[in-house]
Order: sequence, then C-alpha cells, then structure tokens
Amino acid sequence: MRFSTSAAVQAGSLLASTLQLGVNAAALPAGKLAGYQRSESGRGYGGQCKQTKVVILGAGIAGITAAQALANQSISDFLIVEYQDDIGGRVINKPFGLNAATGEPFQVEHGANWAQGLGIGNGAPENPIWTFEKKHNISTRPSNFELIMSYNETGEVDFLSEIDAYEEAFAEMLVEAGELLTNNIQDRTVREGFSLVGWKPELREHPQAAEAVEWWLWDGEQATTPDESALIFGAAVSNFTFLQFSEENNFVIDQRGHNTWIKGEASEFLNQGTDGTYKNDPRLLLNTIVSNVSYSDDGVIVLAEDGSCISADYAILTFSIGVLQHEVITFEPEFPSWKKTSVESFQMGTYTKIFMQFPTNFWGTNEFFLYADPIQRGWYPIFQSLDAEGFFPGSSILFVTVVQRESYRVERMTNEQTQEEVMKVVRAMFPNVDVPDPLYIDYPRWTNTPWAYGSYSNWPPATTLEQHQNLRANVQRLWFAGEHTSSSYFGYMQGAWFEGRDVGSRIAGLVGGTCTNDGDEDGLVGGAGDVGACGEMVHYVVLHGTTTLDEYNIENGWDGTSFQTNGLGKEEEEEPLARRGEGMEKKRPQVGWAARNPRRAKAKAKA
Ligand SMILES: Cc1cc2nc3c(=O)[nH]c(=O)nc-3n(C[C@H](O)[C@H](O)[C@H](O)COP(=O)(O)OP(=O)(O)OC[C@H]3O[C@@H](n4cnc5c(N)ncnc54)[C@H](O)[C@@H]3O)c2cc1C
Repeated sequence: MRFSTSAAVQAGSLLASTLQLGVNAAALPAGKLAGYQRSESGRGYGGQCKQTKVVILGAGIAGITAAQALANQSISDFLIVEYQDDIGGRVINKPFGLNAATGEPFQVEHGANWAQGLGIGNGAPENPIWTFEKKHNISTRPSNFELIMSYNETGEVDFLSEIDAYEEAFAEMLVEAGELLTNNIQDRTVREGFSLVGWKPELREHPQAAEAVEWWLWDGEQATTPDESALIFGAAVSNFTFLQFSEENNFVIDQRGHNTWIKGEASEFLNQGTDGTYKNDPRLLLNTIVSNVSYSDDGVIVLAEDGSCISADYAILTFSIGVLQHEVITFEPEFPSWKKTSVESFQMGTYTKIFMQFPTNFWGTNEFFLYADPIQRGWYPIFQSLDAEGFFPGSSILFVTVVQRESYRVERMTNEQTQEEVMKVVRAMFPNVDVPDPLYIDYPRWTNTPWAYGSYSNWPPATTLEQHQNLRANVQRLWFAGEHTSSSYFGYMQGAWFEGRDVGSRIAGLVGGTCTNDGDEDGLVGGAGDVGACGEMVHYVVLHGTTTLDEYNIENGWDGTSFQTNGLGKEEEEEPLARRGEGMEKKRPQVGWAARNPRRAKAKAKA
C-alpha cells in the first residue's frame, strides 16, 4: 500500500503542481510559509510538500466518514488533517468532578450527548449513529422526559400542562410547514408559524411558564429562538429525525467517551501505524492547524500554521460554519459570491452545559427540572440530574443548559460569576432546603473554541434550499461536508455522517473513474440517507425566492423520506391534521407531513 506521507515532493514538483493548479505562489501569505521559502530562482519553494490524492480537513464525524468512504472504495491515498490531538470533533468528553467509587474524575460530554431518533420498532429505519453506538457497545440510557418537575422563583409550581398546549400547536404548525413546502409558498419564521396556530406565550395565563416550556422544546433543541428559525426547514429537520427514525433519545454515559464509536470506526481503516491503532497511522495528521487553502480546477494546496504543506488532487473541508464565518482560514482565490453568501447566511447556534457536582443530592430522583424565570426567558431554564439510577448514582451531579445569547454571556464570565447566578436560581427553586455550594463547576466555551466557534448550525428564515445547496456545493476541487451541509439533518451527528459519506463516495468516483455512489442504504428508493449522487455538485449563482417541489431532490441534498412516517405517524394519519402531500413523485413513499404525537413529542432534547 502506498502512503502519501512518504511521497513528500521536492520543491520542483511542488512548483509544477503549483503552476498546474494555477495558484499564484507569490500570493500565498509569507507568514504561513515557514520552511517553504521561495527558491533563488523565485520559481518555487525550498521546502517539501506532502502529496496525496485527497486531503480531508477535519477528523470529526464527517471527516472520518469521508475517509472511510474512500477506503471502502479502495482509495487509500489520502491524508486527514486535524487541529486537535485526537479525532471526534464536536463529540468530545472531558474529566469533571470526582467519582468517589474510583477516585477518578467522571467523564462528561461537552458536545453531542444524545443519539436522537434511534429508529426502534414500527419498521422505522435506524439512525446510523445508533447502529454504530450499538456496534461499539456505547453505554447509553434512555432519557425519561416524564420525570420532570417545574419551578419558578417561588419554588416548585406545576405548569407542565403547558407542554401539552405547546405540543398541540407544534403538531399543527408542522402540518402547515408541509403545506408551505409542498405548494412552494414563501417560508415564515417559526414564531410566525406558532402565532398562526394560536401559540402565543405572552397571551397565556402564565407567560413565563409558557416561555420556559417553549424554550425547552424549541430553543433547547435547535439552540436558537423560534424568531430566528425557518419554519419549513425547522419543521423538516424535526420530521427527518423524530418522525422518520423515531422519538427515542438515548443519553450517553460511557466513561470511555461518546466518541469511542468514531474511534472504533476509524480503527477499521486507519490502522497502518507502528502500534496498529488509528492514532499512529501516518495518514492522520493530528495537532495540525490549517490556515490557508488554495484551490483550482486541478487541485488544492493546504498550508498549516506549523509551516507544513499538502498538495492534493481534491480537498474535503469539514470545518464548522462557525470556523468558516470567523475567517481564520484564508482561501485563495476568495470564495465566489454564491459561496460567500451561503456561508454568511446560515447560523451557528451555541449550546452550553454547565456541570456542577454538589456535596450531596438535595433534589431527589427526578431527571429534569424546568425553571421559569420571572424576568428573562432562557435564564438557566433546564437542569438535568446525573445522580439518577442508570446514570451516575451517588454522583450528586446536576447540569444546567443555556443556549445562544445566554451562552455568549456565560461563556464570557468566570466559573465563579456563573456559579453565583446559578445558585440564586437553585436556591429559589428549593426554598426549603439548605442548598450547599457546588464542590466543582465547569463548562465549555463553545463560542470561543477556535476549531468550532459555536455548537451546531441552524437554518435561518428567508433562506431557501438553493441557498443551502450553495453551502454544500464544491468550489472547483474544494469540497465541503459536515452537519451544516446536511439539509435534512443539520445540527445532528447523523447529518455529519450522511454528508461525509456522500462527499467521500463522490470523490472516490472522481478519483477512481467509476461512481458507485447511489447512497442506497436499504434498497428502497427514497430510503433513509439516500442522498447519493455522482460528480460535481450543483450550485445556484442566482437565488430565487422560493423552492419548487421538484427541487427537493437528491441533487440538492434532500432526503426523499421527509414525508415518510414508517408507521410512526399512523395515529396521526387518522387525525384530521395529517394531510397527503399533493403532487408527490409516485416512486417515493411520501405520505405527507404527519403531525407528531404530542404524547411522544416530549422525547425531545439535545445534548
Ligand atoms: C454542545 C453540543 C451538543 C450537541 N448535541 C448533540 C446531540 O445530542 N445529538 C446529536 O446528534 N448532535 C449533537 N451535537 C452536534 C454534533 O456534535 C455535530 O453535528 C457533529 O459532531 C458535527 O460533526 P462534523 O464532522 O460536521 O464537525 P466537527 O465535529 O466540528 O469536525 C470538524 C473537525 O475539524 C477540525 N478543525 C476545525 N478547524 C480546523 C483547522 N483550522 N485546522 C484543522 N482542523 C480543524 C475540528 O477540530 C474538528 O475535529 C451537539 C454539538 C454540540 C457542540
């Protein structure tokens, strides 16, 4: 087997490839070129550049899956470049507090914590992430969303009936969203969608309680407010995961870390190192920060901060939209305007879990604690206990989640400042308890993490599928993949996986000359994840106001199963709310956007 790392090329051939690529060598920033000084002739670099067929930028789910797709099609000449000292990206765990039983800290997940929409029973397809978690024996526990208590600034107050009211409205809004998509009607914000079906928190008897419930079930999932979310695509992403797969969510408690499944998959094709583990495969370049990407119709040159350089026929860039928006990477030439506009159009939401370990459990056996602040919507709204049977019993760990603007605020504060605010809330929730201060408090600063700049993407209003396709589409030999390029599962691990697989397979087709990327998981037309296509991706130089139904197709990254209920929507189909989509393609088993069952819809939570 030939390894690209051993094929470092000398200055002369770098010059040749540079010229071939049409890259203006003089334009490459000097500071990024330590070790790659121009030769005396002024016609090349004095250093060496690794050469490979495909360079994969980022070793999160999308990057590892793209590499796996290449390997599966016998393309072993690739390099994976990763900022951090290990793979997994936003699926990342950190030590926290102390496990008295072992004398070691607990491992808590700073990023993705739930496998969502597992796809259990009812003939539903299985979420591929759940398949991998089972394969690699990841320890998980179903979250019990029935074990929830509600509070305000006076203590425990039962406002859980608001959940039913919200969910009835949500179900109705989903049907409306399906109508908008099917008939190519202009999209709305989720806030408008809610208002039109009568869900207006400010008009309810207890507005703060209604806001807390809305925060939990909307912002707590999308990490963005209903006012900042697109109705059609916000409804679709929920349908794809929770209706197509199922509404079961499992919380990961594996002390090896959630990313063990990604490492397990990587070990199946990255095992050429001296010790036989993925980490020592010379094709995986850890601790390498990409700073400059030059691309053309012939290839790509990637420069890293440490001065290293890679020349490749193709690049797959999997960095988050937060990284792209922070302009920490120089692209040469600059992105064309259709690409630049799409990068700036989509949003990066932030989701911050603040972990606290107390000397004792003073809150009991419930799992969730919803708090309605009298003044500020989203003020330390949902607490979750890890000191519960099946989780970390005896740990006295509680974590509270904030998102978006509150995330930005707390992430700029010290742990001590945050603790002071949180403890005021906790003491108000439990007025009859002598609540101790936590022994430990810690939380990630996602908004400032230089390899992510936020948690996961969200689809803003006034943005069509065509605009999103521009986010996905390649620019010459530079390709893109990640949760944010998934129109059907953006924000979720499965989005990153489907997109990594798709782009890896497309490029395998381009490199190998034969494209086998039908993306067909299950032999069904329009089955889960059938986003496969071959060759270059389409993009749109002129963006139209709306998207016609026939454009919701594989070319635009749309998974044909958005309208499938797989039996899960059966009850709903019998209800008047569920309607059949008009004019659907006959071949695809699309049955209209079913309203979600309010009883099941409580099973929603993100990470
Ligand atoms: C707090 C939080 C909670 C979440 N909860 C859930 C959940 O419960 N369920 C769920 O399904 N999903 C959840 N997600 C989303 C999920 O984690 C992501 O969708 C998924 O992990 C994204 O994978 P990716 O490959 O697209 O991107 P990433 O994981 O971001 O991979 C990109 C890689 O590129 C690297 N990189 C970035 N910049 C550079 C550079 N300059 N040079 C070199 N390398 C670079 C990064 O280090 C990273 O490893 C959550 C995410 C967060 C942050």
